[in-house]
Amino acid sequence: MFRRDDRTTSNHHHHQHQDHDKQVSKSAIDSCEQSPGVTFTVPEKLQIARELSRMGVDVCEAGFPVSSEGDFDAVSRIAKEVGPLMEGREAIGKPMRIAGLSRAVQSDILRTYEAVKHAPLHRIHIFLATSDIHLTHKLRISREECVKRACEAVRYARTLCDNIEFSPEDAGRTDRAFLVHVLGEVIKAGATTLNVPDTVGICTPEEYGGMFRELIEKTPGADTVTWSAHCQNDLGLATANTLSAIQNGVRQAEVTINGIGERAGNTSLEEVIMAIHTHPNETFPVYHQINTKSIYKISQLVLQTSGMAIQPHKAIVGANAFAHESGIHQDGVLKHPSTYEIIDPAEVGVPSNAIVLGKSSGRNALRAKLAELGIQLSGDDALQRLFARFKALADKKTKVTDHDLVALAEDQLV
Ligand SMILES: CC(C)C(=O)C(=O)O
Repeated sequence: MFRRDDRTTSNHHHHQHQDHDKQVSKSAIDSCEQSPGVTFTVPEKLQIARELSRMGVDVCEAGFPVSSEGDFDAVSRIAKEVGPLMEGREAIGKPMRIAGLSRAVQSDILRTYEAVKHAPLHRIHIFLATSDIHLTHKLRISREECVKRACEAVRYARTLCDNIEFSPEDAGRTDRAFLVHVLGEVIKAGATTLNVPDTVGICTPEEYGGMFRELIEKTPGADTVTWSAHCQNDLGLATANTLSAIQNGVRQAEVTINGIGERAGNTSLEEVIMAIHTHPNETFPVYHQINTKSIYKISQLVLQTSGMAIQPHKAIVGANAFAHESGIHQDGVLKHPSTYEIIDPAEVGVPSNAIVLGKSSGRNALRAKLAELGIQLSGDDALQRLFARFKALADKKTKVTDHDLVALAEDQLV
């Protein structure tokens, strides 16, 4: 994602820009896999990474190489086979950056580097918890030790690679003055992206956006790094929080396809991208290079490979996201889609909007559906009779299917 006012500049001075001015869309396959019960095979991860690259994602966090041999293999192969790809990225002018997640431990960092180094653009993403809750109960270390470990890790990673992301885990519950201190120190140690996660999904949009405003204002060296948002959806606020962060200076959004992730999931790519897309420049002062028409295809790929169902009313990619059942809505959409649709389904690669027939559907929708099914009735009377029978059936069934309609119509024709 780019600042909107960078658009012309970045076209003309492409090579002079620091990465941190530009990227925003970072999609994480490892966060997707952190959904309980989800494990992708290596070929599945490669396929997803390839689609992410084609759709214009800036950075792909391909996995957590130290977590298993399989993940090391997957990240290495993605770095080698997808890292150099330029298909679909001609306008972007550079391949997708491949990142690997790492604890703040030298052996993890080295292993992560060994996996990502094959990609022309690569990154090591180091995380270490900073909240007192995590320091006291999980890591059992002092704040001083935390700063020391974070800086040593980043300094070491910089000897291997010049693109380092640092995440203070549980930042949403970290003492603000301490957070400013840690982040200032890791900038000095060489971090290039600072990702400030709401690990437990506790923040509200005002709090999360306000946190970035304060961090960017108070952290020494803030203007030399890219600020990044990473939200969990425990309160259903992940997308709202990410958008608020973007409005407060964030230029990298960490997202997953279909919003899958640990517990209630992460911010979903499709929601953030389409929120930016449907609002004027003043609302979100950034632009992105995602091909929105790829959204539905990749959503279906992640659905099939992860086995994680998408709730039917999920925004953008749910089965009902462009379906209309009530008569008033159907009538409106048939007259002009803009009456009830803020996005043209084709814009996100969804085949077409769907008229779903149920008990609140009207005559106009029935007529349209019959035409779609190629059923011709003899006139208005026939339509009226079929409509009455359709309503009687709809009172008994939640959804009247195409088969039901064909049966009703055939019955009436004989
Ligand atoms: C590794 C970090 C960014 C994370 O996943 C979290 O804190 O939620």
